Amino acid sequence: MSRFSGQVSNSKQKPRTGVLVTNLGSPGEPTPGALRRYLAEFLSDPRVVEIPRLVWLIILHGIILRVRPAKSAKLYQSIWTEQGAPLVVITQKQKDKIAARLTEQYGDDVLVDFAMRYGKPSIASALQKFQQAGVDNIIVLPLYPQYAGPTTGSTFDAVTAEVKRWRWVPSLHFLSSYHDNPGYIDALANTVREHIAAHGKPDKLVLSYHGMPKAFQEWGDPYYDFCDKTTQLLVAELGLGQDDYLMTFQSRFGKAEWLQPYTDVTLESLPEKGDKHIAIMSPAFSADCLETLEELESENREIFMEAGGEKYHYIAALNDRDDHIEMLTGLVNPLITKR
Ligand SMILES: C=CC1=C(C)c2cc3[nH]c(cc4nc(cc5[nH]c(cc1n2)c(C)c5CCC(=O)O)C(CCC(=O)O)=C4C)c(C)c3C=C
Ligand SMILES: [Fe+2]
Ligand SMILES: [Fe+2]
Repeated sequence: MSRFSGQVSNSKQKPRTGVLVTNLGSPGEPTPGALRRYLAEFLSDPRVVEIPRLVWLIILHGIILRVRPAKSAKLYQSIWTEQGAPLVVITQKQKDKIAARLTEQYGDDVLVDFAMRYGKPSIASALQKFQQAGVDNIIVLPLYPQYAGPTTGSTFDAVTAEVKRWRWVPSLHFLSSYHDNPGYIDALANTVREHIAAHGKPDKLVLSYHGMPKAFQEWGDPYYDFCDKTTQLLVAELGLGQDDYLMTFQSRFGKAEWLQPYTDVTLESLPEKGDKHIAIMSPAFSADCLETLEELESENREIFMEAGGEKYHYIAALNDRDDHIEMLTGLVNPLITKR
């Protein structure tokens, strides 16, 4: 038995492109047991937590995985849908819509699938399906607009861990970041314009990105700069002035310093400065998930209102909006092998 896997008939099949869209992943169900498995996989990833291995594994298994699963399960229960975890359900819809557009153009020369970095469906299983279908050109599109080591970098690790076992390594395109793509900025701007048309102009538009340990930035991770670039392009597109918006970072984890300013601390301080009507959005999430539906919609709303805020509106992620799907399809289209 060889250590490399392959399809004997591959070389005689019609050449095909496989497009794989990925996101972070969610637990299989909103229970403490499922959360323990999910968090164990996620938080054992050395791209996500960079504490010396042995020390971290003792903290993770000795403390975090005993306490956090029950707490997180409750949060997931509050956002769970009949179809499952919102992040997975929305990613599947995005995949279906991208597939519909590409199939119209390329027929069965293109296969489109989706996978999750943690949990199911796994990146390895989706790539194996491509291998079995005789795909000779693979395009991986992680649905994180701003590259970060813990997300996009980790997705690359999972892709290469699978493909390095293949006898025949196909052409491989990895889309690393689209934080400054004009179609992405336009789609974000459209959601803000639609929001303002329905609810009026807020005192502040808060752009709340998922956080990351500050040390990662100091060690060379471009995530902060890419978030800043997205912010600058978006506010320019909207014609906003310095006093009209704020860029903040949410979802802190652990005791170390994360990127600042923190979303919750900022929201608490706004009403006393006279900013009582805010609209908040998170350009770092291509799909609504726990961090938006629970943390932004619920937790942070409560913080703002309790501090004296009057109007708090969450602007949904781009999800499966047409302008978003159009932009994502446009990212992969030039990389498809034309025959
Ligand atoms: C522990 C460190 C973490 C880093 C670094 C981190 C970076 C990071 N994450 C996202 C996107 C998502 N994160 C989500 C959930 C989530 N993130 C962390 C921790 C880190 N993230 C945890 C522990 C969790 C799980 C939730 C919990 O138990 O509280 C999600 C949502 C998943 C879902 O199922 O809905 C997303 C999406 C980015 C973009 C990022 C960038 C630096
Ligand atoms: Fe996260
Ligand atoms: Fe969170």
